[in-house]
Amino acid sequence: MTKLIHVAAAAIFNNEGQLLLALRDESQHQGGLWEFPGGKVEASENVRTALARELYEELGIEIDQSATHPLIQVPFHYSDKSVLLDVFRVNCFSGQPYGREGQPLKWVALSELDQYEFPAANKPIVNSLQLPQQIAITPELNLELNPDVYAEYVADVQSSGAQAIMLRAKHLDDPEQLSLYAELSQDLANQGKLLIWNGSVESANKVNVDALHLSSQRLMDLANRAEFSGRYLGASCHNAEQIRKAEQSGVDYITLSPVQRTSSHPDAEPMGWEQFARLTAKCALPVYALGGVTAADLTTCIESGGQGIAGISGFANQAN
Ligand SMILES: Nc1nc2c([nH]c(=O)n2[C@@H]2O[C@H](COP(=O)(O)OP(=O)(O)OP(=O)(O)O)[C@@H](O)[C@H]2O)c(=O)[nH]1
Ligand SMILES: [Mg+2]
Repeated sequence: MTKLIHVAAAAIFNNEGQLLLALRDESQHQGGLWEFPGGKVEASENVRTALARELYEELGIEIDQSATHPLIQVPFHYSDKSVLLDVFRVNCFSGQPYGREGQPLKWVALSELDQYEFPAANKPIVNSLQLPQQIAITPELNLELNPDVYAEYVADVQSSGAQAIMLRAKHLDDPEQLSLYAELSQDLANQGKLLIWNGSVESANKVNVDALHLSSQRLMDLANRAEFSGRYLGASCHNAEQIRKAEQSGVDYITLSPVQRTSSHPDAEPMGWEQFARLTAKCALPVYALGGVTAADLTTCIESGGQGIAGISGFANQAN
């Protein structure tokens, strides 16, 4: 196995919620592309110490470690070297950043990130930054198609912290589910929230669904990411084999379950947070913890390397 070069990098936010990018010099590896500031972790150096040192050396800022949180770890193999990008979200720092090595800097809004060219390893980092931390999955709300019941649910779970809703309504047929999707998505998009449809690539592409979630079975049948034309493609995973398949086919995020025991799947043996952390550390994609988790588990999830939490009951309890 190729040895991974451990790199500490930072998504640094200012008070306006903008993010700091730096332009890599043409002479550097992946030169001419934008990066998240940071650099190599030295032998026997702790990753957070390395991050603080690199950000001081490159930008002249000192970071507040208590406002610095793990974002994502991305192992990536370039043709000439392999890196493990260990990325942190830095919400507080002192000093005014400037390019101490002459590199141009730029503060950008999260929604503008797609306009910048990054090294290939950075794709999951951009996804992680743009994806929300909490996804509420709809329970089977009623047996008949009734958009008002769903609209009410959507309003309720948003007030309980969900920044994205996954429409999962297996009791309805695809045309019914997609008419619900069309009804709810515009409203949510206007509020800057995401609606994800849990369904098939084939049906989603017909009506230009923007965010699609695949069951683990559908993931295993997927040839590659390009089959889906929308912005986000996610998938349910329960083990290392499915995670590998998700990475190989290039999906944008996964859910990993069950983390804890859950009433919707009472017989499924939960993996617990330690196993969640072990599997997530090996995964180059944003990973949502699913199964018996609630907003109270968000910090544990983030510290375990997760993107955030997804669930039915964790949000529905408060919505009822
Ligand atoms: N800092 C940083 N490095 C990245 C990013 N994406 C990415 O693939 N890398 C790769 O990670 C590796 C290490 O980064 P670096 O060149 O900043 O290391 P460094 O600051 O210690 O630089 P030096 O070796 O010139 O002293 C490089 O091969 C670089 O191409 C990113 O967003 N930020
Ligand atoms: Mg650097």
